[in-house]
Amino acid sequence: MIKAILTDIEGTTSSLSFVKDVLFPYAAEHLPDFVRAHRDEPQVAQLLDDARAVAGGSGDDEALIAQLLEWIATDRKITPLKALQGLIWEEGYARGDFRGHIYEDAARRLRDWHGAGLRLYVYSSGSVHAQKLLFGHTEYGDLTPIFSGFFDTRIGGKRERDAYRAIVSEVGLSPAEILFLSDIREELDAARDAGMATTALRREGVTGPFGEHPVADDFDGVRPIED
Ligand SMILES: CSCCC(=O)C(=O)COP(=O)(O)O
Ligand SMILES: [Mg+2]
Repeated sequence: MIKAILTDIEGTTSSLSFVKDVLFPYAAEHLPDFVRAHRDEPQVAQLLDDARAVAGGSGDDEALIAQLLEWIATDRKITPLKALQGLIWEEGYARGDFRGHIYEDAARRLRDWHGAGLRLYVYSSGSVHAQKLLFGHTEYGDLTPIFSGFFDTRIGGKRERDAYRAIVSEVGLSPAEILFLSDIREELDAARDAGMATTALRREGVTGPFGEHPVADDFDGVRPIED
């Protein structure tokens, strides 16, 4: 019996185009000025050091900015980059430059499942801060209170079985009691290998193939509760 839902964001609760055409371009546009304005603040300085370590370089901040922009352009899921993006998007949400996109069916069903007693968790390559901003600024209001927890790549990569095992441990249920939702076959495979139930989301722009995973076109097609 499913007791918790663990959901991906991009391509699952939210559209690919919101991330690729709104969030990433916004981060790219504002990252240079953000780094120059905030690089002496401890949190940002640490993230820049972490990013520099991943890049394997000792270059100056302008070289690092160029590297970060290349990572954004190539959609690299690098933890300090994702944390920096979250800080930049915070300014965008605060200014009302955009709202967090969530499909109507996802907002409605997540609320239904929460009301029915299922625990809800997010696992995204976007930082936990970015996740909370997105779900906190949707056209359906602030959805963050319905979630019991948020996980990002600090717990491990989304295509790694051990990341899902670590999430199982944090959630405190057996893996078979957790249903993972994603649009990416490799993520679903890793969750299944950790013992979780899975359902693939086939949103617009997502074609699969999804192997043996059950497939739903939207959250109305996801069945965590027996009818
Ligand atoms: C938290 S919203 C931004 C999403 C993001 O940065 C990203 O890389 C999407 O990754 P996901 O794991 O949600 O597909
Ligand atoms: Mg996704």
